[in-house]
Amino acid sequence: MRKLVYVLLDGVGDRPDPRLGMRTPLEAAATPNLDSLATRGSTGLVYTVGRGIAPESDVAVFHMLGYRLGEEYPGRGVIEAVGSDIDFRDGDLALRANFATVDERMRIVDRRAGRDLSDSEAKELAAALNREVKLEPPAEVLFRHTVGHRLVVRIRVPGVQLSSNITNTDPAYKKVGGMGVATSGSGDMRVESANPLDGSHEAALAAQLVNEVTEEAYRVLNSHPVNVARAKSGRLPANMILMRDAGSKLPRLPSISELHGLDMAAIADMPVEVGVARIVRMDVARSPELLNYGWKASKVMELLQSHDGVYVHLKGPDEPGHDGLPEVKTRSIELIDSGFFGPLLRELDLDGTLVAVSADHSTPCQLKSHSEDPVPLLVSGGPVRWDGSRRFTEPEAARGSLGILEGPSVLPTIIGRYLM
Ligand SMILES: O=C(O)[C@@H](CO)OP(=O)(O)O
Repeated sequence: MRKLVYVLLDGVGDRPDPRLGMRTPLEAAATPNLDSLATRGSTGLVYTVGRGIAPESDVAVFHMLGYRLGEEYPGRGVIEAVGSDIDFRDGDLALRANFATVDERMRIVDRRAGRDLSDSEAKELAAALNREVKLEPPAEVLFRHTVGHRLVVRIRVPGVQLSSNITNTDPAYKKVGGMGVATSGSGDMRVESANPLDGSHEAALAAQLVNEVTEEAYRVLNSHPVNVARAKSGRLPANMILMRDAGSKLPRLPSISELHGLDMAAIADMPVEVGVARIVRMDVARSPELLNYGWKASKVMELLQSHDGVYVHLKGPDEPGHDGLPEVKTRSIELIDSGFFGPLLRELDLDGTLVAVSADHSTPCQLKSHSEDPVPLLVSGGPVRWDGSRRFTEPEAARGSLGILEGPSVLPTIIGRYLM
């Protein structure tokens, strides 16, 4: 049977950008390897979670793996807890958090504290939080730093099943039917209070505890020597944590092989995609460093020896999208093309392997946040017939023979049409 390589480029979708001569970063990037796949492949567009929805990566990846998750969505906090090896059990509350910068009026200066926290700074701040933020026993809180400005917060009250039916303190994302979606995020952003979304005691308690953690965290962080030093050297203090996408139950989903009849492995950079892959029971290889594309390409070849397919999540383009840097995003796409697809295509037998490339969501540089724009899809190799596509770009995909798909139908379409 043919093998499958399924690559999701995080946030790669974009819009024509005046700083790129009204081209998207995909159009502006030199991508000879992706072009070589396009000129023997077919393209199309994908609404990963649904029209009008600007999804977060976690829910978008579940959908691109074929899962339709609605109201019962477990919450990104739980996914990141699973991806970060945190001891989590049903009834705990897990939230995704950011080290952020706020002013004395709780206005958010930067949701990522300048995106320049070193690992040692972040770990020192997390250690201080674990040492000094205490809730009224028996309630307890755990802070786990993951990557960059990112953390996971776990709140536990032994004997109480906390409810995740609460609002975020991070104004950049809101929970819609349990799923995290990006807000417009324009204008003055302030740290919000978490509020219960139903009348239960468990939701009221969960919201109260999240608000207590927020207040205590600010007290500890604002005066911490790491932040005093950062401010002294003209960098932004990481003096607040913003929390979002609470979850209180581990999801029980069919495995990827039960869903598609394929035994797939995963290569991922970030705890959230590691968490998704673990939950759908893929063997997961965590990249040693974000930009080590050569390692990722060889890992694909290794995992194809023992699996029917490999899902690869490449974080690169999303961050410059959030930072509004189209040239940097273009460069990050070029690095993926030369660093990952180049070595991979030199090794792969394309007649016996299907290569599908797409994204989890668009992160337009002009918006600096996720958008509801559809993302491009390219399928190449094996029996795929060329549909005249010349590149992996949004305009080409809009004309491609695959048409417009919903996220959960992508894998079934690929498998049914080209793999079986
Ligand atoms: O973690 C990240 O990279 C992004 C999006 O997934 O979140 P945030 O906007 O909070 O940085």
